[in-house]
Amino acid sequence: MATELPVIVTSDLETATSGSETATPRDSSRAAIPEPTVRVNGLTRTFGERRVLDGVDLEIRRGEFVALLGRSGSGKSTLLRVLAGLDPGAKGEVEVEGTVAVAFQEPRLVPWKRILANVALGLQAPDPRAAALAALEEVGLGELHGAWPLTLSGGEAQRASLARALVREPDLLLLDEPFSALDALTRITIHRLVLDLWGRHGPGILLVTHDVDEAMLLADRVLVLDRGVIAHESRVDLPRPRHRDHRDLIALRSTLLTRLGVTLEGTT
Ligand SMILES: Nc1ncnc2c1ncn2[C@@H]1O[C@H](COP(=O)(O)OP(=O)(O)OP(=O)(O)O)[C@@H](O)[C@H]1O
Repeated sequence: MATELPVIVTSDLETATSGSETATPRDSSRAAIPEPTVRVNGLTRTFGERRVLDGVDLEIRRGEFVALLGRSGSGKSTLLRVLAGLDPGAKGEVEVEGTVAVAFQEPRLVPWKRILANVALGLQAPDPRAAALAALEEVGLGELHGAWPLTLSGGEAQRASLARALVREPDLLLLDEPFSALDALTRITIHRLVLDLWGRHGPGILLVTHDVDEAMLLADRVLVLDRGVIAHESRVDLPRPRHRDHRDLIALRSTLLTRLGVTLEGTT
């Protein structure tokens, strides 16, 4: 009889030799493990006296969806900026293979260009406008291609931002809290859209978020950045779409909140 393997594997990486509950992912029969798109070793970043990143080691495999949690000011955006090639002041080994695209918390659309022109901006493609239109249709904004950015709702602007990132067919998509300003219903819709786009385009994704549920519902692995290092990792091997009330996710939520320093006593 086959032994059931755990669907969630949790490791405190500061005590990696003893902290790992198990090291066997459920789908251990998975064929070849894809090569890393991101390989980071001993990454440090200091601002003045403050060492924000203090020897970060990180790998993201091709097509893997990774979420990064951490307290405010723990250095999540700093790490993402390094991976995006936007921070020349960092030290350590950083290898990122292929094309990188970033979507930020605020959609950063150019206000004096229409949506189609925003998505096509700087695009190296035989027909940038046709590619941009196809990307807008993919995120459900085809009809709004002629609109001005300031006339879009928050959710629509965020979809446009995703279209602009994905039209570049990135190997690595960096998402810096792109859903945090959206209302709860729009956020659920965009989560589905992101999973759908991820399934179709297959980039590696690093999602920086404050939202533990968002991380658990979307990612293959959830990391916690603490005191300048990746201090915790949980591998979530549950099929999607996931339900937040799943027994294993309830346990994981509690583990992650504790790891983030949130006290659960007195909460319901
Ligand atoms: N260019 C900079 N100059 C000086 N300090 C900086 C700079 N960029 C970031 N920092 C500092 O580094 C620390 C980490 O910032 P970062 O934005 O990476 O944190 P974060 O985890 O993304 O926070 P939050 O969740 O609040 O967005 C903060 O204390 C911030 O003030």
